[in-house]
Amino acid sequence: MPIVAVAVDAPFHSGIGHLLSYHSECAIAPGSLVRVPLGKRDVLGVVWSSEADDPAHSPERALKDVLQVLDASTPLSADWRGLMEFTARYYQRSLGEVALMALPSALQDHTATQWQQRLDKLANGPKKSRTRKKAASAADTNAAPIAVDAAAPVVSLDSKPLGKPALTAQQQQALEAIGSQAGGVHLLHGATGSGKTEVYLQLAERILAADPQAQVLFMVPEINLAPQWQALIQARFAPWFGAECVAIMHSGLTPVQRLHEWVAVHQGRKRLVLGTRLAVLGSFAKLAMVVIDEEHDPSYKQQEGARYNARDLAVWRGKQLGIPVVLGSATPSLESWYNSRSATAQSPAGNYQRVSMPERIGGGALASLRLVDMSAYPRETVLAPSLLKAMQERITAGEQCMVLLNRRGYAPVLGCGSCGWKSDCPHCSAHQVVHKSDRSLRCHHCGWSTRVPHHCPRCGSVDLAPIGRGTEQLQELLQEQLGSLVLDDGRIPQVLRIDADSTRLKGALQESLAQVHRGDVDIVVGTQMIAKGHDFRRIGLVAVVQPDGALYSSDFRAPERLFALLMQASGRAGRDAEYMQGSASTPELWLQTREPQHVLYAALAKQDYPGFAAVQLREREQAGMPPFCYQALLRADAKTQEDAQAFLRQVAQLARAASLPGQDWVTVYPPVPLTIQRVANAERAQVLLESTSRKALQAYLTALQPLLHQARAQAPKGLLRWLVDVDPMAI
Ligand SMILES: Nc1ncnc2c1ncn2[C@@H]1O[C@H](COP(=O)(O)OP(=O)(O)OP(=O)(O)O)[C@@H](O)[C@H]1O
Ligand SMILES: [Zn+2]
Repeated sequence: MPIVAVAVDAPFHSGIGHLLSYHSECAIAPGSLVRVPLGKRDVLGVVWSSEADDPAHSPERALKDVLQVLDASTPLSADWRGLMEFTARYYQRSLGEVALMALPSALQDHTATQWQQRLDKLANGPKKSRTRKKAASAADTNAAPIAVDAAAPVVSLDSKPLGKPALTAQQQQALEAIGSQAGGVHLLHGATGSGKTEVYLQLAERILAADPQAQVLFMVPEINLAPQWQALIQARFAPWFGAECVAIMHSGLTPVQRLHEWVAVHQGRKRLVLGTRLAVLGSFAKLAMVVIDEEHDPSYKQQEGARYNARDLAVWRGKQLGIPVVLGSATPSLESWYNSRSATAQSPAGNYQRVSMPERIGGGALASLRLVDMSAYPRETVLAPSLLKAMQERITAGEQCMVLLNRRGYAPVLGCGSCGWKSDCPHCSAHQVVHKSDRSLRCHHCGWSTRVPHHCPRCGSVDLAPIGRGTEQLQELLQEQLGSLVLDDGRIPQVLRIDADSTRLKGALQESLAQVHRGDVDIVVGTQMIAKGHDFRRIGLVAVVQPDGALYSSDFRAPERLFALLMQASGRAGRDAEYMQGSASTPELWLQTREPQHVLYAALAKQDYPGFAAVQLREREQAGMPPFCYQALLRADAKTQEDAQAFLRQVAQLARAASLPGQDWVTVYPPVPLTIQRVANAERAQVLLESTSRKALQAYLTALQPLLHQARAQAPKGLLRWLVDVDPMAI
């Protein structure tokens, strides 16, 4: 009987790449889905390889049998399996964990028969929607689902029915620069509002027209950007592929929806895919291009479990497949910027092609910067009078304003004026945040929530007051200060808040965004959630209330993040050149700061990303920071800080004794507590590992795995968990 090696999701303690062996009556194709026994359960697995049993071994091997093969679908491709192997290896996780994480969870509940039934049902499709699709478009050349296995007929897709604007000269140049190449990684560095989306869409059009099976993946950093994108892609490609042509892949779907979308992409029935980071792990019948919008966004990095970076995986996958990968941003990550550098006398060019679009559509101006020096005002001033006045003028003229504060809730902390008590979270080294809407104190790290007390819990005084401000308070204040105006059309100004709290309910965010687009709202208050990607048409002024915090952060990426956020935020202003001309105003970004002379703000005033990036890269090079070195974090959580650090020291000691491969090239720093040291009663500590050689760091980390398990076995009782974070986003 053949032996098959199967990836299953189980906590293996023997490290990476561990597969389980089973007997099978006949050979099973690699990539097949199977059900196998695991302990007392039977679980879904993916066959990795199949080999004839070596009779010499069989007596000792009491292998269990594969229970079922879910052969109603084509096996997962070698490309997909290669991606899983790379992801597991690179991010130091088990192959089974990564593979099963990439598959829709609802798949795990299917027997072979149920799987067959589901696929049959999906192939026949709901009758209603098919007739609707036909009626929707006579030019729907691909109305019938494409069977992956049967060679699809070569259809010529006429680009005439696709309603699209004439490209600007720089869009045309970008399209040619990227589209003329068969593969490669391209960094589309385009100003906010320069029309990057249109370039992506027309690139996709070419790819889809050239190959009747080709699929294009669009990735966005956050779910909240998906609806806008879905509408755009659908509107563009419905004449070719029908109204429901876009597969959606993000965590906002129900398990069954996710399964159906996954199948449609796996089978090649949907040619367009839109998703957040997890979409990069999808199984594609024929992936032909990947677009990653806002490529610099930290949300592309998964922050738990397998901590993969979806942008980096997309680049890897694109290289393997020889297909184009397009990274787009107005403020690229310094990594991508560096990778797209041109050659100098000292160093060769980077591997990415850089394509620039500096001009806005319609020739509109980028926002000019207004710095308000807050040191001229008392500390508790929330909004400078000059800013309030400017906003008042804008909204009276019919424009909209956006005010950003990266802190939700009413105030970051509640304090007692008598004894100095503060609303500390009992479980974290952080304050509980004051939320006025439901009169609660809430910890944003562990979720611990209590009622706002009437008396100080320590001294009994009633002298309790919120300290500092959050978006709730800002909204209240703006409503107070501007709500008494009467606008030209007789309305009173509407102040809407958009943040994680206001959008908790399903559909709430879409409704809020629609209100802004419709013009029902005059001032939008929010967190960074609304600062990026949205194509608001009537915003003339964007204000950032408290940007300075990031200037003092210990994280070396803080300036890069702040600059990107502020550029993105300023990019929401003045996107409709014609509208701005009509209202005879120019877009502005207002910053309230106590550091008006700061170099970061000077670069921002010039909208000079390249200048800012050059300075940052020089500093990073001198300090030996990424992208001039590679990093990984080894983190331990324990009941006490001592236990966490003791474990990390123990690992380092074992590593020294074992003399691991690559160690001469890897610097291992001493353990330190995390900035937020305790979360949900876990004390957290970390060790930074650094190397100028990615290969050496990888070899070292791989060899470290068994030592981690060894150290865990000897670890103090207080140790809760450890994890490895490769290419961490925050140190
Ligand atoms: N060739 C064109 N002719 C007319 N309008 C266009 C053209 N290309 C794009 N637009 C419009 O210009 C606006 C800005 O484009 P888009 O949203 O793609 O900008 P962007 O480069 O992605 O900006 P951001 O980085 O801020 O997201 C959109 O409303 C889009 O419909
Ligand atoms: Zn807490």
